Amino acid sequence: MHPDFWLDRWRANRIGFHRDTPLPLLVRHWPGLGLPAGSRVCVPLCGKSLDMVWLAEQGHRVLGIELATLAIEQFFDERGLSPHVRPGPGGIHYRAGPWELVAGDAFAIPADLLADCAGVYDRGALIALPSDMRATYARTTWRRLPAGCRGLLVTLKYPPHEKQGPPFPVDEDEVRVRFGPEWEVALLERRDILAGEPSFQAEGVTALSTAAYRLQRTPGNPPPR
Ligand SMILES: C[S@@+](CC[C@H](N)C(=O)[O-])C[C@H]1O[C@@H](n2cnc3c(N)ncnc32)[C@H](O)[C@@H]1O
Repeated sequence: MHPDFWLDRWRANRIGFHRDTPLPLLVRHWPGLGLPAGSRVCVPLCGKSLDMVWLAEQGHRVLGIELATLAIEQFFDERGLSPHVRPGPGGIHYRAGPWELVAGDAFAIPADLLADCAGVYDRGALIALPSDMRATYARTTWRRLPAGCRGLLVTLKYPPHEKQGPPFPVDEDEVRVRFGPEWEVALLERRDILAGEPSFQAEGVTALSTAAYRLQRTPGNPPPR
C-alpha cells in the first residue's frame, strides 16, 4: 500500500476511520496497564485521533507518528494550538503541550526516539496495513520499543473473503505470531460489533468483532533493528 493512498484520503477528507469520541475499549482497558502519569506513550499511525487527547488527560506524554502532515496540522488546529515545528529524528516534529507528533514513516522511526516510551497504543494501525506490511510494522516500529513497554492493541475480525481492506481482519493467532515471543500477549476482550457497523453490513460482511489485547515487551529482547 503506497503512502499516496493515505495522503489522498486525508486530502479528500475521506477519513471514515476517525472517531469524534475516545474509543471505549481504550477507556476501559488502558487503566489496567498500570502506566504511571507522566510516562510517554507511542501512538503509531496516529491520524488525528482523539484517543491522543484522552491519553494526555490521563497525564501521559504522547508521541504520535503519522505520514500525513495534514492530519497533524488538523490535530493541533482543532485544539487551538500552534505547535513548534522542527526537523528531528524520523521526520518533522510538531510539539505543543503533552503532544509530540512526528510527520514521518513509522517503519523508519529510530529506536532512540522510542527509547523512553513506557507505553504503546495501536488502534487503526496494524489493521490499516495489508499482511506483508503488518509483518514489517511488527518487525520495525514495535520491535524498537524498549523492554518493559506495555501496550494496548485493538483489532477487527471478519471473514476475509467478504470485504477488501483496509481495515484488514487480524485474528488472535496472527497477533500472537506477529508479536510473540518478544511481547507477552493477553486477550482482554472480544465483542461482536456488526449491528453497529452499517457500512460493513452494506458490503456484505456477515460477522464482525473487535478485540483488545494487552501486550508487554519481555526482557531479553534481540537488539532493535
Ligand atoms: C486507519 S487510519 C487510523 C488513524 C488513527 N490511528 C485513528 O484511530 O484514527 C491509519 C493512519 O495511518 C497513517 N499511516 C499509514 N501508513 C503509515 C506509516 N507507514 N507511517 C505513519 N503513518 C502511516 C495514515 O495516514 C492514516 O492516518
